Amino acid sequence: MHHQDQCECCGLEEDLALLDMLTAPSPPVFTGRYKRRDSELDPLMIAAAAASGPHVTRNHYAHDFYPAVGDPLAEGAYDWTKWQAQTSKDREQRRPRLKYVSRQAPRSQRLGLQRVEEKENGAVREITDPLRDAGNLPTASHRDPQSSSHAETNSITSSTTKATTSSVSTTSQGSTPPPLEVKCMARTRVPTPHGPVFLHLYHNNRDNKEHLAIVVDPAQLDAESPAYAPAIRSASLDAIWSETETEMDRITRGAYVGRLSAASQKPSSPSAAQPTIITDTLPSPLIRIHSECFTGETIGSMRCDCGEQLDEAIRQIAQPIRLSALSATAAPITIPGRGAVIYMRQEGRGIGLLSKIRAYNLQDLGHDTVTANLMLGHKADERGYEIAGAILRDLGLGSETGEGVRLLTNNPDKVQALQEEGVRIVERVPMVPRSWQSRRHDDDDVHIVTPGEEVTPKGATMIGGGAVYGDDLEKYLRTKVLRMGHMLPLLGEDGLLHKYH
Ligand SMILES: Nc1nc2c(ncn2[C@@H]2O[C@H](COP(=O)(O)OP(=O)(O)OP(=O)(O)O)[C@@H](O)[C@H]2O)c(=O)[nH]1
Repeated sequence: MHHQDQCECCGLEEDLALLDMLTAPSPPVFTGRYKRRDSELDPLMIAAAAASGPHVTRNHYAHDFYPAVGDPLAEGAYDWTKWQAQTSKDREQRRPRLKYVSRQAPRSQRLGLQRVEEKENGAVREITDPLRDAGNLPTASHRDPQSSSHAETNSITSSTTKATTSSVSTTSQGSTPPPLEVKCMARTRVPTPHGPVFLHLYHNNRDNKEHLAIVVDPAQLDAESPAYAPAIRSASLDAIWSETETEMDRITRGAYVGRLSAASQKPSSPSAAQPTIITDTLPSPLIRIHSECFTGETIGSMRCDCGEQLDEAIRQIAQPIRLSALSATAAPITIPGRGAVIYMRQEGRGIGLLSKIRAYNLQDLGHDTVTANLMLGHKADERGYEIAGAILRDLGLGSETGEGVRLLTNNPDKVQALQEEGVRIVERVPMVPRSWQSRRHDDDDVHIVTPGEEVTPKGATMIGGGAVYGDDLEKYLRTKVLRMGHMLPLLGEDGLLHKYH
């Protein structure tokens, strides 16, 4: 193309100058101004916008400019059944009015249908998609009472049924949440200062919290010895979850019996009831329903006794049980303690940590814990016990037909709420704060322990307690040093500390 063919709008002159500059043996000096090369209206963008159909914004999906396309009955829609060939004048008259038409219900209605107030923690739970993923749902066979021989005593099915009849709430819109289901997703052995426990992690279809059960039943670790009490096991964990599940899958999620080791890997079976030597003198398992308290349990807050209570509960449950002799000639038997702490994610009596922190500030201003909650627009206690009841049933605890439970609590509301959930409580066991246990009666004067005065606790609190130790910890620490490069001196077989870094 010659220079006389130059077209102003295409910027050909600049193109040629650029080409010359790049290819000429001695680059010419171009003194002109390079024009902006992109067009002000990008034709690609215009085409993309035109092709994208109904006008969509983040907040107005399912709204559109062309209601006749999506909804022939919408206001402004043109009735194409009456279409006739037309003049340009007709067309002008019949042009549909362009206006936004929403095919969504008002936001308040949509939220009402999809969500329901979470009773237990002020959170909002989804009804339409209550569980996080399909793998989280109990298997169909597990829900079917006919298909599980385990179902009669402690199956998830009975949990669901119970929850449906006893405490399913109805939303303000009149929709009913689905029957409560809980499922133990995994279990593992955890050594504690009070002995080994089995930590169970639960999912449920009511809230998005991972509630826990700390089961104390060390007799289970010794599958060979005779059992004097029924094992405390989760029915939903021991269930077969799918036909393709391998033994290793089951073992990995904790569905095994005995003690897991490199030499012992025995998957549990859903219906294998453990043979038990029945004795009339076996006390019911000791249970505590404990509510999460980050401040008391994790940073050792002395604003409450929650950390101490958690520790004390595990300590008490783990106390060995002395059974009277099975026959006149036999010696009495001592068996390991048994029971469970159901650890509910109901921080701050259900108001959540944020509100509890604010409540503490109000308490510093002189208000008590109840008033502080009320001042923040909360109830004094917003906890519910429906999920806790279902977890107990899944563990075979407190059922009408099986063993009742002894409940560690000072809270009468908790006793009543659990009974309403169908938990059979045969005894309430008080939780006396340790500092109160140390009060001494000097004649008739009550000596109240003052801050700083040494008291002798009956167990170590989680925070500030004695050192943790044991084979498991040793193994864990060595692996960290040898495999993960942790900067710790190791105690060698020669008894000397060896530095690896
Ligand atoms: N809102 C609020 N929650 C608190 C406060 N102190 C502790 N909590 C929460 O209270 C719960 C424990 O409640 P407790 O009253 O100790 O126990 P309880 O379950 O009512 O009764 P017991 O079974 O007798 O111990 C935990 O969730 C704590 O986070 C507080 O000052 N305000």
